[in-house]
This record gives sequence, structure tokens and C-alpha cells, in this order.
Amino acid sequence: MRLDSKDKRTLSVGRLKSSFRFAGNGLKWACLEPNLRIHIAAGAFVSAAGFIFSLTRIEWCIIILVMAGMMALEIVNTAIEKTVDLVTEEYKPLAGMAKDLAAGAVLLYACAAVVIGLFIFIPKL
Ligand SMILES: Nc1ncnc2c1ncn2[C@@H]1O[C@H](COP(=O)(O)OP(=O)(O)OP(=O)(O)O)[C@@H](O)[C@H]1O
Repeated sequence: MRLDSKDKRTLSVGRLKSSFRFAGNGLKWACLEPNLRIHIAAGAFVSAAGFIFSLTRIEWCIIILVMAGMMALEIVNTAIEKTVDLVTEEYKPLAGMAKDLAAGAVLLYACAAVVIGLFIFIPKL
């Protein structure tokens, strides 16, 4: 269901419910993406390690923020890839740059996530 322009101007419970449903659909689409499945598997592994090493409350907060941020960024990367593919299937330098920039953002965050993970887990070994 698409929201018409009148719906978009009014704040209603129905509109809020639709927004949540659309976002839920987005998460379902995301779960079909192989790259996101890798992040989910990594998140499950880190969570298991978190229980084994009895992380503190603040450490859990950091780990959850980092994992959720990583997955959210991967979803945005996928959305950018889909949008670029929708706009053009031809080889265009700008299309390639847009995808590479999005992938670069994921790589940057992933490196930071690994460093944060090491800072939290290495002292517990
Ligand atoms: N239309 C295009 N024009 C120019 N270069 C492109 C185009 N589409 C893709 N590329 C180049 O190929 C790379 C891979 O693009 P592709 O769409 O295959 O992403 P992907 O490998 O599926 O990414 P991911 O593994 O994150 O899902 C891009 O990062 C970009 O450098």
C-alpha cells in the first residue's frame, strides 16, 4: 500500500502502523541478502562470546550499538546498490562511484567494529 500525499501530511495511528509495516518489509528483504546474513552470523558469534565472557552492562550497550550500526549500514548499502541498479544497468562511472562509496562506508565501519571488539574482548582472554 502506498501512502497518498494527504496521508503523508497527517500524523495518524494508521500511518504510523503503515510505516512500521514498510520498515518490517525492509528488514525481511534485508534478511534475504547474503551480506547481511554474514553480519547476522557474526553478530550471533559475538553475542555468544559476550555471554561466555560475561560482558558488563556498558560493554553490552557498546556491542549492541556497534552490531546494530553495522547491520543498518549494510542495509543502507544494499538500498543504494538497488537504487543505482534501478537507475541504470549500463556501465557508468558515477554509478560505480556511488556503489563504491557505499561499500567504502561499510568497510570503514567494519574496521572500527573489529577494533572495538578487540578492545572489549582481548583484556578478558
Ligand atoms: N552500473 C555500473 N556502472 C559502473 N560500475 C558499476 C556498475 N555497477 C556496479 N559497478 C561496479 O561493480 C562493483 C560491484 O557492483 P555490484 O552491483 O556487483 O555490487 P555487489 O558486488 O553485488 O556488492 P555487494 O557484494 O556488496 O552486494 C561496484 O562497487 C562498482 O565498482
